[in-house]
Amino acid sequence: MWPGDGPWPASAVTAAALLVAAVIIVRRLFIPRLWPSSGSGTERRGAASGGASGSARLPAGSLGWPLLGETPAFILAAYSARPESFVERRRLLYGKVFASHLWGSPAVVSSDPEVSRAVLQADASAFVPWYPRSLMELMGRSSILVLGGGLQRRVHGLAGAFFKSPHLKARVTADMRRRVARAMAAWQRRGAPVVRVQDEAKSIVFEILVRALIGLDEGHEMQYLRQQFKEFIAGLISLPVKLPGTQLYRSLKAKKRMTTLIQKIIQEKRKRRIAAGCDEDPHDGTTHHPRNMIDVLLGNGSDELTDELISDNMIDFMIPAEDSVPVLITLAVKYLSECPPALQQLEEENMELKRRKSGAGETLEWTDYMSLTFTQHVITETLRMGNIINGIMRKAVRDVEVRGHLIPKGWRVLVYFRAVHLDAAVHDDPHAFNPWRWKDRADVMTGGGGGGFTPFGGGQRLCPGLDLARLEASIFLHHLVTNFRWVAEEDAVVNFPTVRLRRGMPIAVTPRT
Ligand code: HEM
Repeated sequence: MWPGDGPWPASAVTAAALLVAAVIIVRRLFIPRLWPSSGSGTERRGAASGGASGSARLPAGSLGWPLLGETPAFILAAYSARPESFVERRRLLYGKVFASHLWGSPAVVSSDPEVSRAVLQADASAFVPWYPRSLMELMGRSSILVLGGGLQRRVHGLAGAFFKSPHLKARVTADMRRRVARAMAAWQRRGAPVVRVQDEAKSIVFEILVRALIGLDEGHEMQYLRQQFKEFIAGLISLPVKLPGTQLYRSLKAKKRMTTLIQKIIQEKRKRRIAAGCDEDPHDGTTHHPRNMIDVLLGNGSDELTDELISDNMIDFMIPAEDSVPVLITLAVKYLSECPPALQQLEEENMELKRRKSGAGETLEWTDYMSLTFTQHVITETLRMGNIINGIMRKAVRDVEVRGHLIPKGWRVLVYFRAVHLDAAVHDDPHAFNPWRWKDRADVMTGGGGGGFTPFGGGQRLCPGLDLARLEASIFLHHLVTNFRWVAEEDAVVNFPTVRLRRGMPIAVTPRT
């Protein structure tokens, strides 16, 4: 019982009634609701220009509080163990596509596979990428993530062709095998250590990918770059204030230092090309293969690919090296630790490959790792459950109709992958780690899978590094399970502002005899 429990005095009842009335009035006045379009004011007949048909309707929803919109509710959910609860709650009220107000702008949120797919497929005449201000500021205007039109397509095409080339995959495989073996030999020397998978994966993957991007070898400059990169990445989701002492300020300074180093590398390469009279096409496949992404972009010979554009993009391409791929590896280890039958099948598959190859006196090639069917299912399932990229935001450049929904000019669209990947209507028992569900779904290996499975996005911006991400994860897992057994310590997934393991996924490893 509370103190004073019992019948409330009349004044208290009146005060409570007034308070409730005030809250209702404030909500009515200031929190606009956009109700389903059965003839309500949200219907915009004839208002859509340049593509939206007359019958397109604004989805139902709520714009939340003045100025703040629904951002606080979104962030609150994002910090919880179930970030998708923000969408799930509104999905029950308004349907799979609903209106909201996020990051300072009205927005349509999609958790509908078909609508999401259509938004991803749309080109820059309908939607352009949208990112929070701190991120835009740090990435710069010439980042592929914000570029549109022909230049985005060119950089995307060059990156995709390079990252998918068998030659690069062979080099990454050799580098990664050597680097993983060195790290694991150090674990063995330390007896039976506790290893933080996230830290180990980060330093390995960063070195391998940076070498593929800018041709830098291990050593002092690589360490310097990584230090600066850590400072840079910390500001990606931060307050958009550039004053000394703020994270954004420190991150911009770190970017400047990285840019100086990368531009020095670009200029040296340019000089060498001129000295060698090297105007030949590095993609001819017969004379030589470009050794890194800078060579690819320089070899393209386009004046549009300036030093500034190249260095900005090299820095952006490092984000998956420090973040997405290591987190994919770490999450896979976590999920496997919690699912012994999956771990056992993965071990058997990898041990079998190791025995076969060493019996024949052969080393493992990238094709061997990629043909490990069950290992690939584990990676696919990790991508579905882990939602390393929760979703993407676009801005409508005109009124756009998507499957009957109107997205007005200037509004954002949040294509929220996470809510689709964890929707029971799309994936059975979605919170269970079940790699076997992918048995007959070869399409997902190449970024297919429709709007129901989009960890790498889709359409013109489908991640060009998806093969590389899978390859690196497969190599790490192969060497881990064929050389060690482990006991995982308790750890939890944090989902905001980026996905990671709170303690870095500590595991106590013992070498296999
Ligand atoms: C687990 C690992 C990864 C995940 C989950 C991931 C996810 C994504 C997603 C969702 C997009 C689409 C963004 C959009 O539509 O706006 C994307 C784009 C991109 N990714 Fe990845 N990625 C991963 C690894 C990589 C790697 C290894 C690289 C290359 C080094 C890479 C390079 C890129 C680039 C350059 C783009 C921009 C493409 C464009 O806008 O044209 N990613 N990635």
